[in-house]
Amino acid sequence: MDAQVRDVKVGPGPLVPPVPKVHPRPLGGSPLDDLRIAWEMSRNLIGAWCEEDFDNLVTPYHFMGQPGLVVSDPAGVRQVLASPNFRRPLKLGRPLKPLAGEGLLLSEGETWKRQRKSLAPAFTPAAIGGLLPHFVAAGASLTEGLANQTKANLSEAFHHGTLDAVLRALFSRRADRDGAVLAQIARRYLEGPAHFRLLDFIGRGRDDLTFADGDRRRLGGRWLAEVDALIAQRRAAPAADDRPGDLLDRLLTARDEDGGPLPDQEIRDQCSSMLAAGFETTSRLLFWATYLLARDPETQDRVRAEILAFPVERVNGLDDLKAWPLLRSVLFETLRLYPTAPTFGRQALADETVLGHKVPAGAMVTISPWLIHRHRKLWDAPAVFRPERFLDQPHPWGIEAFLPFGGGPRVCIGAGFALAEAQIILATVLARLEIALADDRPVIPVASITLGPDREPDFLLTPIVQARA
Ligand code: HEM
Repeated sequence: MDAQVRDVKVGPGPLVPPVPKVHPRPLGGSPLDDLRIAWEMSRNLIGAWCEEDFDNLVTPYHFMGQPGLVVSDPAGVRQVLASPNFRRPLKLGRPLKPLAGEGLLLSEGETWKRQRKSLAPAFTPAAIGGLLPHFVAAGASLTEGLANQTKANLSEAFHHGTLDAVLRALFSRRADRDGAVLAQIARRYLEGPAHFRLLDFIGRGRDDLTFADGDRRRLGGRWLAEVDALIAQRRAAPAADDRPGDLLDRLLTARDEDGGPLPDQEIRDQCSSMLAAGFETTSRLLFWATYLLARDPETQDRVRAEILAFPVERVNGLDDLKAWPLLRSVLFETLRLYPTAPTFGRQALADETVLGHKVPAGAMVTISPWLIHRHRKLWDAPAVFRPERFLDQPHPWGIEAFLPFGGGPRVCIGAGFALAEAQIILATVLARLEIALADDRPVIPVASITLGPDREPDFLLTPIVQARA
């Protein structure tokens, strides 16, 4: 893939990680150009941006006969995300619908409102604190698996590790044992059918041109049947009291507005939504953070010193994670440079005006954290990896141009879950292993639903004791 490799760090000086080629000019507006854009986006969702997109705060466009607006201005973004006159476009849900069903990720209107309210207690800081033992166990198991290797594909390892973490947190299952079938289906789905295809861009609605979606329906059906079976088992034989609680426990005891239990189908769809939304995203975050730290060994050493001063074994609750401010800043800076949800959108339900531009009912608004986080008017040295920019920011959500987890009422419900999981897993790995890249070839981000690497590089692993001897 064509790349712009600007000054990748090999010695002192700023680290500027490589990015996909940026078009010098906008890609036209004819039907043929639209097809080219759709084709480029199906290969790499962030591959159709042009230079001026990184300077413009708002850009009107026409795509496939529909008007739209790219909004990067933080006030405009806030307006759109907060307004009830915009909804998440149904067609963006096409790849995930067969897996996520009618759960929170894809639900709308009053159903969404009710679901969000009944799920909120499962994602409070206290509830996430209760899930930490699952993250610690997943981190330990991942690190154990790496400990005897000198070279590893960490992208694959983090995929497995985060799937393990989310299966433990959801169902108290392990990805390689009692949850192996679930893990296998999830992996197959998220590596293939979950990715955008050309027809997803050409079709206007969620159910247009879905004749080629047989693989999505088949695997999604198998997944939902597995989760149904798991819920039935848990109902038949409730779990022992001495294990840490999981999200399934919380959903089984959750109550709707009338005080009744949630129907089984809803519990199943919520579990599936959490898995669809929460596994690959966190795995990508861990991959890119490790890639950056391998490119910047000095920062890696400083993060490790912080972790060795307060080892993972001392973590008893969420507040303990405050002992690792640099690690946290590295994760935020990673989410800035590599937002794992690189683009999302909204569709106008009624005529609206955004930043002085008319947005007719039905038109799309594109919001791209990839653009906003690298915007030349919104950030100082936007292309440079500089985790310190987040060190003095106890609440980076206050930074208007930083929205890795979205914003407004549909902001990611799993942000706290993902950050706690990523901190614990990365701390566990870095405490045991020094990490370097096996080669100097650039790794270019490629976006579909999440932002992954164009190739999975090998990393060299050196046990810490050996590195210090
Ligand atoms: C690094 C990790 C993650 C990132 C970057 C991320 C990003 C996002 C973003 C940007 C949205 C909003 C999309 C929009 O407004 O259209 C979102 C929504 C959502 N996320 Fe996450 N997410 C992550 C991890 C998780 C985890 C671990 C879970 C669950 C355990 C989760 C569950 C959800 C759900 C259910 C929604 C839909 C919320 C709603 O519509 O009310 N996410 N996520």
